[in-house]
Amino acid sequence: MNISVLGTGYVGLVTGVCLSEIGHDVTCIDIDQDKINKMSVGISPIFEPGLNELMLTNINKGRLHFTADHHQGLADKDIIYIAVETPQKEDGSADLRFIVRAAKDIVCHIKKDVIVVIKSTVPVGTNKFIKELILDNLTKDIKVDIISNPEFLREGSAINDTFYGDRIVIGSENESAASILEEVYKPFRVPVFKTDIYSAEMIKYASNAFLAAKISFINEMAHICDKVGANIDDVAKGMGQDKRIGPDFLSAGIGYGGSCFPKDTQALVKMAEDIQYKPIITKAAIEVNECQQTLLVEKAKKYFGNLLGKRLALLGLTYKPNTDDVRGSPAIPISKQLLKESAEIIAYDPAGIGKARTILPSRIQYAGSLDEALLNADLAFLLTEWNEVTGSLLRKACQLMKEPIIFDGRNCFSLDEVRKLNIEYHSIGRPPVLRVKSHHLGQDC
Ligand SMILES: NC(=O)c1ccc[n+]([C@@H]2O[C@H](COP(=O)([O-])OP(=O)(O)OC[C@H]3O[C@@H](n4cnc5c(N)ncnc54)[C@H](O)[C@@H]3O)[C@@H](O)[C@H]2O)c1
Ligand SMILES: O=c1ccn([C@@H]2O[C@H](COP(=O)(O)OP(=O)(O)O[C@H]3O[C@H](CO)[C@@H](O)[C@H](O)[C@H]3O)[C@@H](O)[C@H]2O)c(=O)[nH]1
Repeated sequence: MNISVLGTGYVGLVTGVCLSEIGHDVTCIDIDQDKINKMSVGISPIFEPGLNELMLTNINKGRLHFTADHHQGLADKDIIYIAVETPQKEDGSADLRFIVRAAKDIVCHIKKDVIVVIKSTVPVGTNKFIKELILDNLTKDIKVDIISNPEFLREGSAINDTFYGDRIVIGSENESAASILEEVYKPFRVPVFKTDIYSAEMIKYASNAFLAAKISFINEMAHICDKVGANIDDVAKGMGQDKRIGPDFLSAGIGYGGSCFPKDTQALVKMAEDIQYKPIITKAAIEVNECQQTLLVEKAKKYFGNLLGKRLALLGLTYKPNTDDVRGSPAIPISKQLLKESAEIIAYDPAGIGKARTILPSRIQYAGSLDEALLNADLAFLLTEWNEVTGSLLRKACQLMKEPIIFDGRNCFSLDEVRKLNIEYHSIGRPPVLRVKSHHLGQDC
């Protein structure tokens, strides 16, 4: 198949690269000429394990191309994917400006019958609206089918999620177009679920809202564990063994972030309110998450009295490990609140510093290594569970900090492990491990 993909963010680029890997001829189009220049020579603009290698292989095989020229990219394609951004507007709804622009690009440049596949996350009704917009503006006699094909990949494991996903959702109003897309995906051997367009659009929001609610639920349980002296990790393990509950997405911590859960839950709330329905559970999930994000600061304030002038190592800026994406990261509200408390922040992240500099407050200092961040720090906040950080943090905290005092927002270490090293350790929904001062113990960590 001759395919093009509009938008080369996480979704567009991963989709384009993976479709070329299974043998399709794919042209990725972006309005950002810098990105196109990089990708054309095999450099991925995003940090995603395995993506760069796969990109290079398929460029070299001659079946993956990049262009900023919409005419060159769109004119003679069988299938055009739309994978542009749908950011959050001030009222919480999804901003469809980029999708509308992409639809207009399609109108201007297509020359033959085409299937338009919308991968971007869009409110129910958007696919039909886009189809009408294209048909109303077309001056040539061209048949256009539209398919809602929401994306479920996670950053950091995007390639694996594409090749071994749980399902591919195809929402269409036309069985023959749906069958063509099913055929495109056949080499992935991922189960296909076909439905109508509205339901496909809704599946995406319902899935993200459910996962966000699952995280907020376990975080609510963590609050209760904190107060009653139970251990949330054991509680989650015990719950997760029930097949009806399942073990995934039960990690308590500083809440969910990223470019999807926060905006998609807000968009779902707005969508529901627009039809005069109050989405109680989704709203509660959002509220719990907002409180969760600043919990570590509250804990540290309680411990120190205040954070004035404290040197704080902020470890992990991305919203999860194995990505350089800082969009919606808990590091944003946490660093703002720490600065309000007049703490001195020295931040480290293995991949996210470049993007963090453009999003986080300017008063943050950045360290070139974990050691530099920890050196003479009064306390450390662990926000992202990067292996590079968790692998050596406990040892290095003992060697480099004024005193090893860690506030762990991701429950990365077992309490026994920390106890052995005599580290002051506060985590989420688990009893604190208190440090025995060296003159009492006769030894130090
Ligand atoms: N990031 C994820 O992990 C993820 C996963 C599933 C679904 N989604 C959804 O997929 C969509 C895309 O998300 P993303 O994170 O990949 O976006 P992104 O912001 O990383 O990238 C979007 C890209 O589209 C380009 N673009 C915008 N308008 C264009 C046009 N008219 N022509 C060509 N290029 C254009 C932009 O320059 C940008 O490079 C969103 O709706 C998002 O909610 C994202
Ligand atoms: O038990 C858990 C699991 C995740 N998280 C946090 O939740 C956020 C999102 O994590 P994850 O879902 O792994 O990453 P995303 O890349 O944001 O992927 C989500 O959002 C994408 C965009 O819509 C969807 O495609 C994916 O299916 C959906 O998992 C991160 O901040 C995680 O730290 C927790 O706090 N506890």
